[in-house]
Amino acid sequence: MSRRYAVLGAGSWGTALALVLARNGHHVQLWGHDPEAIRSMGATGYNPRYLTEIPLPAAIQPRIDLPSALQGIDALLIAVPSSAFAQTLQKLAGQLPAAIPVIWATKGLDAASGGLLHELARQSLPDHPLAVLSGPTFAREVARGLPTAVVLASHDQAIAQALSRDFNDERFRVYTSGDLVGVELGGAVKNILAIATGIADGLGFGANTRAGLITRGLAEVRRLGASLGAEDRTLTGLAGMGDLILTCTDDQSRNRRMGLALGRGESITAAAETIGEVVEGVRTAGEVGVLARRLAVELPICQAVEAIVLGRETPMGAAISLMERQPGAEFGD
Ligand SMILES: NC(=O)C1=CN([C@@H]2O[C@H](COP(=O)(O)OP(=O)(O)OC[C@H]3O[C@@H](n4cnc5c(N)ncnc54)[C@H](OP(=O)(O)O)[C@@H]3O)[C@@H](O)[C@H]2O)C=CC1
Ligand SMILES: O=C(CO)COP(=O)(O)O
Repeated sequence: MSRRYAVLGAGSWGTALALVLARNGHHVQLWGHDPEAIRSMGATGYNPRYLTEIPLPAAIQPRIDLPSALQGIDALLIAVPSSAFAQTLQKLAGQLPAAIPVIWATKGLDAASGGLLHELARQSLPDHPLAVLSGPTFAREVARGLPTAVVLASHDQAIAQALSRDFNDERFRVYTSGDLVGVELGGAVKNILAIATGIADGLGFGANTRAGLITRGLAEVRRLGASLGAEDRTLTGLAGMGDLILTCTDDQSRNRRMGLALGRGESITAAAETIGEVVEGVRTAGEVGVLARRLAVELPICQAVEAIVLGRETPMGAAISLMERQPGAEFGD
């Protein structure tokens, strides 16, 4: 059944997911906050800044003003950076048709509270079914229709199944879950660990270091997940280990590229400018550091990245400190 979606956020990920929906026969009203970019999209049929080589089908209608993007919709997808998530929810207040399901594909924590995004969404949109979509998904590969698997989590399994059908096709495989905490946590923390492995590679360390960081990084995600009530198996699934492997090992990852630049001695500002797209892990590192101290959970790799991005430690100094820690039982935590 063809449905009408609004997609908020016309960057790489909003554009790629709009393409998936359009490919599946749905209508998409794609809203972005930059009127010039949206006008250009309407005039040329291409996104002028992101995935610029991918043609947009007629089923994707660019929208400059939010009320017209929300007109007549059956469901809403938010794909803005986490820094803009709270602000986007505020903009929706009083504008959303009743009971419209809201999905987000943002990876990160709330900029103001450091909390998980579903907590914020639940407060802002108490009367709407909520769901999060996450997993190992580079936008360009999704836009090109390369085989991809994701997870869509909602507390309401009927909603998760109905929404998963809108996105699922033979090139985009959507599994469902009821574990929002685990799915959101996996997607947020892997960005910090992608920076960590990028730093190690930028310093010239080898494959052993990378594999060690990924594995011990997963141990950190699971430890934090346990203290926040995530299901452990979620963190070994697509939104946890799957996304961790993807972003720690492939240079399409902007977080990994940030780490590579830091390891080579570049500044965050210079690297961010070169990358030119959102690098969520830089801010998430600080937020997860605060969370770890509050919950008294030991996250040495995440906290090493936090120290580096805050300028308190050099990449090499952090690497030496990590290697000098007293090792214990592998599963002693
Ligand atoms: N790209 C990917 O492969 C994937 C990304 N994600 C997640 O999706 C989220 C979005 O990332 P992505 O699309 O890649 O980022 P991009 O950097 O590609 O695009 C970000 C988009 O958000 C827009 N934006 C910035 N601030 C606001 C705001 N206040 N209100 C509305 N729009 C805003 C930007 O506009 P402008 O151009 O004007 O700055 C731009 O269009 C992130 O949390 C990311 O982790 C998840 C899975 C895959
Ligand atoms: O979340 C992503 C892939 O799943 C995209 O990763 P980056 O933001 O590091 O590019």
